[in-house]
Amino acid sequence: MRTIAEFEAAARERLDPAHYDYFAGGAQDEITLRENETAFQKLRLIPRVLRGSDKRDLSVTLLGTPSSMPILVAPTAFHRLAHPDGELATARAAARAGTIMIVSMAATTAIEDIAAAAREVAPDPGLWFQLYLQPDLEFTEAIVRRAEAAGVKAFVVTVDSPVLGRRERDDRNAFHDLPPGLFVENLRNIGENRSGGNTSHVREIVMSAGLNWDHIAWLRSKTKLPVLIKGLLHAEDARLAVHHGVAGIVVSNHGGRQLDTVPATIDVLPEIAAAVGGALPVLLDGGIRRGTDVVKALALGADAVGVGRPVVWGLAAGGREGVSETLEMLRADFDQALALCGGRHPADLTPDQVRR
Ligand SMILES: Cc1cc2nc3c(=O)[nH]c(=O)nc-3n(C[C@H](O)[C@H](O)[C@H](O)COP(=O)(O)O)c2cc1C
Ligand SMILES: CCCCC(=O)C(=O)O
Repeated sequence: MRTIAEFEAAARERLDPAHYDYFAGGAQDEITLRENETAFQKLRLIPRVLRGSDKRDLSVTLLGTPSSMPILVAPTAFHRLAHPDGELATARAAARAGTIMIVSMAATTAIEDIAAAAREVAPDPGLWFQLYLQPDLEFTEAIVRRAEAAGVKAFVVTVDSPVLGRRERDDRNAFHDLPPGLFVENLRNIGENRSGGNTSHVREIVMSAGLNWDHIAWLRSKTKLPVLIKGLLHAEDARLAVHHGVAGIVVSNHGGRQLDTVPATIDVLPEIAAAVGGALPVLLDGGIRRGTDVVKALALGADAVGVGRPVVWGLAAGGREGVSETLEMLRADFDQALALCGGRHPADLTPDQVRR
């Protein structure tokens, strides 16, 4: 396999069409879904010359978690829909690659098992945990305690989903439940399960339109781990994130799956990076398919990027080996693009190297 697009084609051949549509699709007319990729394609790079190095160092440290490259595994739900080994395969591949995996709260494997699989491969794997804060805060706190006990190093609160986006492919396919035997495992076995034990419903996780900054303060009071927020697009929200003491932000439109017609993440990154002014790490996801996309995001102010669908395609196409190949392909592609831009380290990339 040579490109993410080839992995996607291989995944599509193997997947149930309704499951492929769930992974691939976006909200409504999928305008944002497409724009996440085309916005990168419209940007032009201006390389610097005569200042590179035979040896590049791609490593970064994000909120105390080292990563061998500034390319992380974004949280995506339901990996066992993509491959029987599910999140175990993804976690082993991410640990092998030495990169951070942000485990979805909607994983089809329990966080304890994911952490154990990662530890088989690396003694101290970089696992972060994504949270949808549930209106029942006691229930939410139980999930937080469980993830902490499993050894995660940060929490990533997704804030772009006050309600779930309308994915018309899922409506068309009537995809609303996981197949028999698959469950949202991180919501199971938490005391008496308040959701009534049926965690196989795709919409089982409660989206809370009533969340506000007080809930973020609440979470910060409940954990010593860094708390990031994921899914902001407005510079004023980035300023508020700094004001409210969050540890980091992820500029994200949820891969075009929430509010359709929001801009591509790369197009709002410069204003958000300016608003944050280096006060905290800025991550970005959405549409990263090539090393040049990574270079553009870092040059415009991101400290690292996340990849969602590319990991799912690798997983569906080849399980753990497929995810490893995907991550190594992205690493090599980024390394080459960095070299061609005259950089030795991710931090060498600067905004003047990107032109609209
Ligand atoms: C199939 C799928 C499931 C996702 N599940 C979650 C999730 O459970 N939690 C979350 O915060 N984001 C979720 N996302 C959003 C991703 O974290 C990320 O923002 C997005 O996939 C990035 O875009 P990309 O797929 O173009 O790389 C999901 C995305 C996809 C495609
Ligand atoms: C209720 C699970 C939501 C998973 C998700 O975030 C997505 O499909 O984008």
